[in-house]
Amino acid sequence: MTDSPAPLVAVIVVAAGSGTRLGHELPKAFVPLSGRTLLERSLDSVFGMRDASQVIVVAPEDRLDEARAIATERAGAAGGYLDVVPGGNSRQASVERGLAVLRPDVDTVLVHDAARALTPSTLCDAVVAAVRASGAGVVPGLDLVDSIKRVDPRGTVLAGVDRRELSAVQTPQGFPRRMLVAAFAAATEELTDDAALVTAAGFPVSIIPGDPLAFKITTPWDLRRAELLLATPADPAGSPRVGTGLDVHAFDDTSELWLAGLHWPGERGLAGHSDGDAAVHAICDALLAAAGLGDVGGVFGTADAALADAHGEVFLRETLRRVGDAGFRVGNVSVQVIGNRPRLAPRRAESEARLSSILGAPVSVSATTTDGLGFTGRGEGIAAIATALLVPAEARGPVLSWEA
Ligand SMILES: Nc1ccn([C@@H]2O[C@H](COP(=O)(O)OP(=O)(O)OP(=O)(O)O)[C@@H](O)[C@H]2O)c(=O)n1
Ligand SMILES: C[C@](O)(CO)[C@H](O)COP(=O)(O)O
Repeated sequence: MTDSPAPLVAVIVVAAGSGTRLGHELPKAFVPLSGRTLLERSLDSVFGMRDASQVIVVAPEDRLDEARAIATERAGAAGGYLDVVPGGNSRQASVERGLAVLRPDVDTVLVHDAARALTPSTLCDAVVAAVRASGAGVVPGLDLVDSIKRVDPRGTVLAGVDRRELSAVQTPQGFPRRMLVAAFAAATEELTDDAALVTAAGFPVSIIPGDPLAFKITTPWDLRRAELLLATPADPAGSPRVGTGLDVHAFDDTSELWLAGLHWPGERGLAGHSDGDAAVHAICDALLAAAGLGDVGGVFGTADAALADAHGEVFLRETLRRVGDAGFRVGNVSVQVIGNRPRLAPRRAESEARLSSILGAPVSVSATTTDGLGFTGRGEGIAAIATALLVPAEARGPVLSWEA
């Protein structure tokens, strides 16, 4: 008799809200935060978990393709199952849409707000562990630090509230599947979170320590706060940021060689969806890493028809734009090509001039062999490693108000 498969964890990421209180032209999950959308960042938290076997993204009906592209790219090499479904006209309705596609072998379900874009993966893992240990619902919560008053419709303060009996709850909220499904089936009203439905159905829910980084981005001030958490310190000098990048391409004798921004007639080409310029891709990875914007695969994908056979300049200019949008300019870049051929020395100055003119900053190009060792030494391909230094484009003054 074959062992039954281990029960799985599903995470429903609710991202179908309009973001009325944020007041942005885009639906909130698609609003950029330091160069990457809230949805991208919230999915990084989920795909960074130890045990998220099914991820269900609940997105606006008119942005399903965009949500699917983001989720697929953030999933990267992570295994598991990915579903993208249209949301409903309330958070609760959207969660219900997610519950409808749970896989049969899921026994633990987390529900997470895409709006809590900076949530650490460790908090998600802690919720899973606590649900599994307790067999009950689990919600991360923070102690209240302000005094809480009960007020009447005119704003008159009534009795105080003992804040020691309260918790500011966050997401992901985790539950045994049967409890959550039963609670939604028994729901008779719209409640603001999943724990409320589960307790209303008579099931136990406990609080575990939350994380201040798991705050919900609701208002423009919340978005500004998140930007500041991600940005370099707001002081006149600013803080430089360093990134590294590595890229490898196998030789492809059916194509021409483009490397370090130059065409190399008569040399063996490199395989790849683009022109395979490993040096330029390593530079882009280093720039994106320094700006905290992910990597070339995440930004450009590996199958975009618009980038078929695209040359390095296309990648460099888009990367430069994103780095600029994130508030940085390039300090300098260094890239080293590793391979038996071509010999870069005769054209080093040409390559450096070419790359520097595109990035508007000094680029140094060097090359080495591995003395016959490894795939490059066997003449199977070329590798490149790059380091990039970014500096804040301009110092940011202190935040004086929450207007965006
Ligand atoms: N119909 C809805 C409403 C909300 N959400 C999601 O539920 C989370 C928490 O909701 P909230 O922060 O209130 O988001 P919005 O409803 O978009 O914001 P607002 O209330 O300001 O319109 C968000 O990730 C949001 O995308 C959803 O999936 N479907
Ligand atoms: C689910 C939640 O994030 C827990 O604090 C919160 O209830 C969502 O409230 P919203 O008004 O839908 O943002």
